[in-house]
Amino acid sequence: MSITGENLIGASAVRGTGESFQAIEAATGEPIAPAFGGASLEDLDRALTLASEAFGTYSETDLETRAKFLETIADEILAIGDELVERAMAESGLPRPRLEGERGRTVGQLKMFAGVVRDGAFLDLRIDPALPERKPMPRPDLRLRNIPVGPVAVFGASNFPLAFSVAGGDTASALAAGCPVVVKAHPAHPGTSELVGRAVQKAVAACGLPEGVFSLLFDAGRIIGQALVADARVAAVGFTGSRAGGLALMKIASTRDVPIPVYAEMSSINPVVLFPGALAARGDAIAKAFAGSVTLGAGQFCTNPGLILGLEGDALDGFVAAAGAALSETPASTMLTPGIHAAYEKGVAKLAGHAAVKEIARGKPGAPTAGQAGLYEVDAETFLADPALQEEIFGATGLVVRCADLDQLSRVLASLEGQLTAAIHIDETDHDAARSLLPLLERKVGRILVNGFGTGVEVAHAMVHGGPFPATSDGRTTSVGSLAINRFLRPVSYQDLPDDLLPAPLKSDNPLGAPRRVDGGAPAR
Ligand SMILES: NC(=O)C1=CN([C@@H]2O[C@H](COP(=O)(O)OP(=O)(O)OC[C@H]3O[C@@H](n4cnc5c(N)ncnc54)[C@H](OP(=O)(O)O)[C@@H]3O)[C@@H](O)[C@H]2O)C=CC1
Ligand SMILES: O=C(O)CCC(=O)C(=O)O
Repeated sequence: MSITGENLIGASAVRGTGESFQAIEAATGEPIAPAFGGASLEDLDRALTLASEAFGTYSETDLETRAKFLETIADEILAIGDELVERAMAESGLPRPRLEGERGRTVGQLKMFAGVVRDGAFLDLRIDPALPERKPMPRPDLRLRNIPVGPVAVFGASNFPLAFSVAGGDTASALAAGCPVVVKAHPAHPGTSELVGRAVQKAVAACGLPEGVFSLLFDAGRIIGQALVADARVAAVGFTGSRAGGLALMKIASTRDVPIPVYAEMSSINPVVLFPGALAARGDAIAKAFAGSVTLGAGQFCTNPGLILGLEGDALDGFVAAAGAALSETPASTMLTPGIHAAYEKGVAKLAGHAAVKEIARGKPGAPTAGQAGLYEVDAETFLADPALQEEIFGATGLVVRCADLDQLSRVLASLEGQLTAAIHIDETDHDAARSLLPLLERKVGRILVNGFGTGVEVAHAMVHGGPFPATSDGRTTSVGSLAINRFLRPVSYQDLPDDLLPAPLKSDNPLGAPRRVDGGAPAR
C-alpha cells in the first residue's frame, strides 16, 4: 500500500490544502517522504457532516454487522503486512518486537470489542414491567438501553502508534458503541496513521457501512484538533498525551455552548512501594525488574514506574545499589520525537538540579535523539515539601523516596496526585502493612498490582487503565479493556411505549437475544 499524504474523509482520499509537513525519522531526525497536506477547515467540516449523516444508520446497525466490522478492521490491519511495522519503526524509533507486539495488541483489542458487541451486555437492557394494580400508584412499564452518544473525536497518541492511535482503544471502543469516529492523527507517525486509516476505510466499504463512520485528518499545528473538539457535531473526545494538551482540550470542550466530555489520559508517575520483607528476600531481583520496566520503550509509557517508595535501611540501600547498577548498564534509547526528547532532558535536568536530590546512576549516553536512563533519590520530608518533585518525567528516569517509617510512607502516598497504577512488592510478612495501605491506594489509583510493574497493560474485561485526575480527566472510566465502551454510551429510558415502537433489543420477544435484567433480577437472555 503506498502512503500518499492524503486525508481520509469518508470514502475519499483528499490532499489537504493546509500547511504540509513530513514525518521525521526518529533515529536520525531526517524527513521521510511523502509530504502530508494538513486538513483545511472545509475538510474538517466535510468529515463531520459525513459522520453526522452516518450516525443514525451506524448507531442502529445490528450487533453482528458491527462486530464483523471490527473484525474486518483487524484483518485489514494485518493484511498491510510488514510495511506497517517498518513505517512505524522509522517514525517512532521503537524496535520491531515491540511494534509487532503492539500490532497484535491492537488487533486483539478490536476482536475483544467484537466479542463485547456480539454479547450485547453493554446495552445494559433493563425492563421493569408495568404494575397496573400497584397501590397507591400503578407502576408504568419502564425499559432502558444504552445508546451511542454521537460522533467521537479521537487524538492519536505519540507513544503507542498502533494500540493508542488511529485504530487503538479509543477508536475501537467508540466504534463498538455505535459512534462514528473522526481521528486527528498524531504528527509523529503520519505514515503509520495513513496505513491504518486506509485499513479502516476498506473495512467500512467491505461491510457496506455509511462512509462517514470513519475519517482521518492530518494537521501540522493545532487548528484542526481544536476546531474538532469545538464543533457542535462532536459528542465526546478520546485523548492520550500530555497534561497540558489534555487540559487545553477539556477547556475547549467545557466552554462550548453544549459542553462535552473529554476522556483524557494524561500524566502519572505510578508509585511503587517496596515493603521490607520483599526487599530483604529478593531486593536484587526486584531492582532488575524495576530497571527493565522503567526503561521499557525508552520509558515512554504512561504506566512507567517513576516513583519508588521504601523504608530506610540496608534492604533499601541494597535495592538502590542494584537498580543503579542495572540502569548504568542500560544503553540510551531513541525517543519518539525531538520534542519529547527535549522535554525529557529538561525534566531530568530540573530533577538533578534540585539541591536535595542525589543522583544514583545514569544509563549509558547515546545519540543526540536518545534518552539516557536515570535514577535519583530524595528524602521523604523534601518530597512532601515540594510538589514539583511529583511532576511526570516522560522517559526512563525514576526517583526513590526514602521514608523513615510506614507512617511517613503513607503520608507520601497521601500527598500524591491521582495515578494510573500503584505497585506494591510484598512477602507474607508484609501483608498486614500492605493491608493498611490498600484503602489509601484505592482512593489514589485506577489499578493496584502486586509484585510487578504497571507497564504493559493487559487488554481485558477486568482492566482499569484510568485513575483520578490528573491520571485521567474522569476517574470513573477506563481507556483500556471492555469497560472503555461505557465512555461513549448513555442510557435512555422508554416509558409505556407500545411494543412496535420499542427499539428491537427491548421488544417483548427479545429478538436480539441480548441479556436483559427484568424486574431487578439477574440478566438473562
Ligand atoms: N502520560 C502519557 O500517557 C503521555 C504523556 N506524554 C507527554 O506529552 C509530551 C508531548 O507528547 P505528545 O504525545 O506529543 O503529547 P501532546 O499532548 O503534546 O499531543 C498529543 C496530541 O494532542 C494535540 N494537542 C496537544 N495540545 C493541543 C492543544 N493545545 N490544542 C490542540 N491539540 C493539541 C497534539 O497536536 P500537536 O502535536 O500538533 O501539538 C497531538 O496530536 C511528552 O513529552 C510527555 O510529557 C505523551 C504521551 C503519553
Ligand atoms: O503500559 C501500557 O501498555 C500502556 C501505556 C499507556 O497507556 C501509555 O503509555 O499511554
